[in-house]
Formats: sequence, structure tokens, C-alpha cells
Amino acid sequence: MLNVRDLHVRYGRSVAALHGVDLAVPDDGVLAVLGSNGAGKSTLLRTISGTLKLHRGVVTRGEVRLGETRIDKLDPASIVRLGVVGVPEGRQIFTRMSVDENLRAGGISTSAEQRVKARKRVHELFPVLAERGRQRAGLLSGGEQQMLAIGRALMSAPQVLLLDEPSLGLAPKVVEQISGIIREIHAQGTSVVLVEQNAVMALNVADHAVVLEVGRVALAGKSDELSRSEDVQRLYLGGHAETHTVTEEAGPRKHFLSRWGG
Ligand SMILES: Nc1ncnc2c1ncn2[C@@H]1O[C@H](COP(=O)(O)OP(=O)(O)OP(=O)(O)O)[C@@H](O)[C@H]1O
Repeated sequence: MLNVRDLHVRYGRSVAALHGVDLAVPDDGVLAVLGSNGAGKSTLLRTISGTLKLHRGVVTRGEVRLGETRIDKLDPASIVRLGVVGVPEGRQIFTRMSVDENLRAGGISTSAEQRVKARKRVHELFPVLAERGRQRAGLLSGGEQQMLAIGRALMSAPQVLLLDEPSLGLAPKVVEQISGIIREIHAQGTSVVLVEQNAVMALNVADHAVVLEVGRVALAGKSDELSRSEDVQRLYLGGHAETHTVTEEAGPRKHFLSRWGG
């Protein structure tokens, strides 16, 4: 559904951030994009969401397609209308507005009927957002604000949801909760691109993953295979992986994950 081909991106004259990235996000799949600081993860999401220009970046080669439609030259609003919606790093919810108002803002370009349906879905996924509807969004906990940011994106009923580091700064329990919700969103038929430094969380949630290394895809494959790969262990040893999302059911991955965190 979403295809990135031979993508080259620069910032200004001197910074080449992506050097020929290829990836595909299957229909209703979850693709994790892993990589350390500066690998190009945010640049990739900015390019897909059309916000690259706001950061003075340009695509110098390659393309991004949603189905047959080329989207890398479109503005962010057109890309949202086509069904690709991002949740930026740091959430960026409207803290002075109520939870309900934040959700309403996410559904602004859809019909009243679609909004009712989307709100029902969001409230089922995140009951806390229904309970706290009238509360100021800034009063929510960090995890609840992340839920609101995801909920707001879901209000436009996207085909593809782009998540930039949803686990950032959250307690392990909340990370687990968010992971479950991402799985549920996927099960409901929305594709997800999950950018994460928390590789353990991302590989637990996603079916496929790519590892970016200085602007290139260093590794790609099924998440469970990548989890067992020595290269992944090598790339992330001493990195940001944590063991806290490992569950008893994790089975064969448990061994790898516990080594990884060490
Ligand atoms: N607005 C910008 N102007 C100039 N260079 C930038 C800009 N944004 C990112 N870069 C550079 O592009 C490269 C890729 O950065 P990017 O933010 O995409 O990486 P990342 O994998 O998301 O890292 P992080 O996890 O730290 O956000 C880095 O060398 C970074 O310094």
C-alpha cells in the first residue's frame, strides 16, 4: 500500500539524511522503523507525511507512493486527506483545550457521520478519553496524552498511521498498554509505521521491521527473524533496548531480549 522507493533526502546543502531508502508497508500491517539517533527515522516520517519542507528538507531522488498515487510532492493536508496521518514525537496535543476538543480537531476534515463513528472507535480503544472528555488535555498524564495524540489521529479514519516514538518517556506499564492498542488498531485494518528507539517494544508489536543506519536500510525482514539476528543485537547492544516489555509469552525471543538488555 505505502511504498518508499530509492528515497534520497537532504537538509540544506550539507546534510544528506537519507541515501536510497526502500521500504513497503503492507495493507493493514505494522512496520517498525528502528535506528539510533540521527539514523533518519524522523526524516522518513516527515517525507511520508509531507512535512519535510517545514524542516527545510528536500527529496532529491526517489518517490513515496500510496497505492498508485505519488505523494512525495503533495502538501501535508492533501496527504492527510488521502488517509496518511502522523502522530509527531512529543505528542503536540492542544494542552489548553479539552480532550473532546482535541478529538474534534482531529476529525475536522471528515463528515459528521464519519466523526461519530471515529469517536466511538477512539472511545472504545481509549476509555479514559471518554471519561476525561471535558478535562483540559494538559492535565492528562504522559501516557494519556499519548493516547489522546493517537486518538486525535484516528479521528480522520486513516488508512496509514505514522507513529513517531510513542513510547518516549513513558513508564513500562504504559508502554505495554500502548503496544496493545497499536496491535488493536492494526487488527481493525489500519496500517501502522512505528518509529521507535525502544526496539524491544517495536519488534514485539510489528510484523515487519527495517533498521536504518546513517540514512540507509541496514536490515529488513520479519520482526521475529530480526529479533533473533545477531546483527540486530550487535547494532543495538549498548543502545536503547530495554527488557521491561518482555512478557512470559514472548517464548523464543525472550532469550534474545534478555541478552539484548544486558
Ligand atoms: N531540520 C534539519 N536540518 C538539518 N539537518 C537535520 C534536520 N533534521 C535532521 N537533520 C539531520 O538529518 C539526519 C537524520 O536525522 P533524523 O532526525 O531523521 O534522525 P532520527 O533517526 O529521527 O534521530 P532521532 O531519533 O535523534 O530523532 C541527522 O544527521 C540530523 O542531524
